[in-house]
Amino acid sequence: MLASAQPLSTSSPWMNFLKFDKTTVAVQRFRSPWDARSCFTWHAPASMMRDGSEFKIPHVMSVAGSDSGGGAGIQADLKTCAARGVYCSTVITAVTAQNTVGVQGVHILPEDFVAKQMKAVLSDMQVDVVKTGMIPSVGIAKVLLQCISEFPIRALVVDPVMVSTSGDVLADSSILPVFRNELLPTADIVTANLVEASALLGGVQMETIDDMKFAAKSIYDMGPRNVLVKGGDLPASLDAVDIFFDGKNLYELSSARINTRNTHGTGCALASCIAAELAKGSPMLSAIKVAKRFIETALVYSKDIEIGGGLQGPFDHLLKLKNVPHRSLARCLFSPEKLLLYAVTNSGMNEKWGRSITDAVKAAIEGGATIVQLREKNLETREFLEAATACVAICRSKGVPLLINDRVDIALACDADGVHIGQSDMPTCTARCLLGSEKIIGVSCQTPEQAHRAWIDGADYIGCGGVYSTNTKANNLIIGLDGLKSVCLASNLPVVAIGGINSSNACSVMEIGVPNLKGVAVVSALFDRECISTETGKLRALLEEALGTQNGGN
Ligand SMILES: Nc1ncnc2c1ncn2[C@@H]1O[C@H](COP(=O)(O)OP(=O)(O)O)[C@@H](O)[C@H]1O
Ligand SMILES: Cc1ncc(COP(=O)(O)O)c(N)n1
Ligand SMILES: [Mg+2]
Repeated sequence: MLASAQPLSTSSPWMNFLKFDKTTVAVQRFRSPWDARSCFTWHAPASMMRDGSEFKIPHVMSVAGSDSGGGAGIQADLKTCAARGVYCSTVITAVTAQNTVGVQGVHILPEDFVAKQMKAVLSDMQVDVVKTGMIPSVGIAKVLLQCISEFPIRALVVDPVMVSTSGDVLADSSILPVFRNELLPTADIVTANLVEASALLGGVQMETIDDMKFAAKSIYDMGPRNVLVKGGDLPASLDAVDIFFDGKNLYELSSARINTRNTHGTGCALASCIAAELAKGSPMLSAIKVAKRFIETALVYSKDIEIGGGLQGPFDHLLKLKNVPHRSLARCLFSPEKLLLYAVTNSGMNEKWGRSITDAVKAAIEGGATIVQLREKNLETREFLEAATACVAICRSKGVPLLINDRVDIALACDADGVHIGQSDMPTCTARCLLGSEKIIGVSCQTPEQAHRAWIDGADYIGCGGVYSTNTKANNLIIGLDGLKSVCLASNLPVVAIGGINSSNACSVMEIGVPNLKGVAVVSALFDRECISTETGKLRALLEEALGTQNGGN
């Protein structure tokens, strides 16, 4: 257990050491403070460590403009850091008169007063990470550079704000040379949106993911240690894709694009969340992933809030602090209709066809699976968790819920959307206690009594079968279409039918005529086939047709 971690010498902030039960175990010199941070695994967030008798709280200093509308700039940074449990001090570079319609005025603060604010904070407080937003003049950029060369910080996050979402200029092109030549080479990460990336690169075209990848590499060549090119405004992109380049690897970080007008300030919040996570000691890639997830969750939560009458509304950064129950991502992703084509993986079949679980899941989603369950009976826990974590990322980027069979621990560890449990697994109410109200729980039921119990115990849906005989479950009771119907009628919960279902019998199952039968769960008919996506596509088309007939007939 890590006992304490503190700088060896204040005059040499880049040199860190770790004490392990009062014994120094590592001393190392680094090129920059960020090297020092990323080399060690911090077992406790800085907020939980005691320095002498006082708690040290991770600290981000935001150097940015004020947004009177409260959605972007300094206000966004303060709220984001508060939401992430990090202290935020503020150095205001400009005051804007701004609302959801646009920017009505910009008042740039005098350089010497910006310097005064910066020195006041840096000389007195232990700042971990500096995050910059609106730097409206070359003079202010120089003041910033001077201050961070005088006072040690652990990382510098540069959000090269130039134009607001409303199209108003916040820093004109005269700032570009100092960004390119001085600020970027000092940055641990620069987070540029499409317009900013294009401006930094002298006006290159930014329309595709490939353009973003090229830009990330080109901006990296200007000297920052990491680059994130944000694709919030990528035309015609179904997902919100950001490109991360760390000098070695390019990562395509994708999340569902939330359909909302409330995206004002996403860039500021993303950068300050990255800064907050770095201040806690997180490695760069994890910090970015957490930040992206934070934005996604906040946008989902705030998607329908109405603040102001303009085109770009702010979102609610502080959702975590609200008492009102909010819908989790899992709850947003799941609806009874998602049970339509329920793909259940099987490692035996993947082995037979020489595929990884992730490839199988990708193919099923590509073909039109509406929900995925990982049913991996042969994998060791570690292996299962790794596969599940990768599948969560794939499914989330496509808006498809992912459930884990049996293993509540795996579901919790990989933050899956929920679990599917059988009658001999953990009791439903225990799983609910462990998972909380925001995750999805499905229960296998063969009788009306079990179906009724599942509802009382707080399940979200029922998996009912075996409808037909199957090789994928040994000694499974066959309940037939009549058994399926009686389970459906005994419960208010949505039901998905399972057991030996394939393209030739799926329509007969859907035609039993009970409204809460929402779909079919399929194993072999998808995964024991040469082309998973083709088979999934065919079955999806059949199910859509069966639904159409039912709805038409009503
Ligand atoms: N509608 C959306 N749904 C989900 N994520 C979004 C959406 N719009 C923007 N984002 C994310 O918000 C972050 C900020 O991106 P972007 O809007 O491109 O930057 P900026 O706010 O600086 O213009 C990125 O991670 C982007 O993927
Ligand atoms: C003071 C200030 N700083 C930054 C932004 C950029 O935010 P967005 O790109 O969401 O408009 C802004 N509008 N105002
Ligand atoms: Mg934005």
